[in-house]
Amino acid sequence: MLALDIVLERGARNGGGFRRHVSIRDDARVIALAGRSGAGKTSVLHAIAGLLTPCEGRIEVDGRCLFDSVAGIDVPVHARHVGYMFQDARLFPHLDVRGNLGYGRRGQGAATFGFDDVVALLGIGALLERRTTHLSGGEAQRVALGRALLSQPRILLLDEPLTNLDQARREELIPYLQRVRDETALPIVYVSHSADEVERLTRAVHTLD
Ligand SMILES: Nc1ncnc2c1ncn2[C@@H]1O[C@H](COP(=O)(O)OP(=O)(O)OP(=O)(O)O)[C@@H](O)[C@H]1O
Repeated sequence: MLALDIVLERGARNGGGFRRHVSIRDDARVIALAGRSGAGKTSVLHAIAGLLTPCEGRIEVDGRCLFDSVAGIDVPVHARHVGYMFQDARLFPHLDVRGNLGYGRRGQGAATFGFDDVVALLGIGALLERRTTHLSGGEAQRVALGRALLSQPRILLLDEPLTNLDQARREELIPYLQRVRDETALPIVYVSHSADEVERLTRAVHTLD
């Protein structure tokens, strides 16, 4: 599903900046990236999303080339159709849950992910009229995941979505992540520090050092 061979650079090189060669080739539909803090996990997600341009290399998702420095390919962010979920839900506080979900909606025609299906999948029907400030951390993350799905992504990038939750909220959210894994055909790249968390979602784990 993911074939990536890139050189990433952040910060000034002569100022001791970050430079790393990352190579991952895996046919699994759900791939986890593990590794110590600062290893470059988020940078890899940013490169897939088009938010960080590699110095050189190639990125292919599901047979679709997103970046190739030799061929001069650099698909713009909006055309990559990436659904991104962060550590914090980053919901809009001035909108209720329905408004936040609506914000992610894309396209008028036949959508892969319909509003009612996504609401049912994530169990957020009872929350639709709630203000986002009145949600628990786990509920907010489910809404954020719903918003990402309603943007009709072709890949989901999940950057430590459980990190800011306490253990009970993590246990609540994991089954929903498993449902998204099992009930959508989406490729998923999942970043996490926690081996236990990762094992519950995939066996395809790549550790960046
Ligand atoms: N905007 C930036 N400018 C300069 N350097 C950066 C920037 N963002 C990240 N870095 C550096 O790039 C390196 C990789 O960071 P990255 O966030 O990808 O690591 P990570 O493995 O995701 O870390 P964590 O687990 O702590 O989130 C780090 O050394 C970091 O300090």
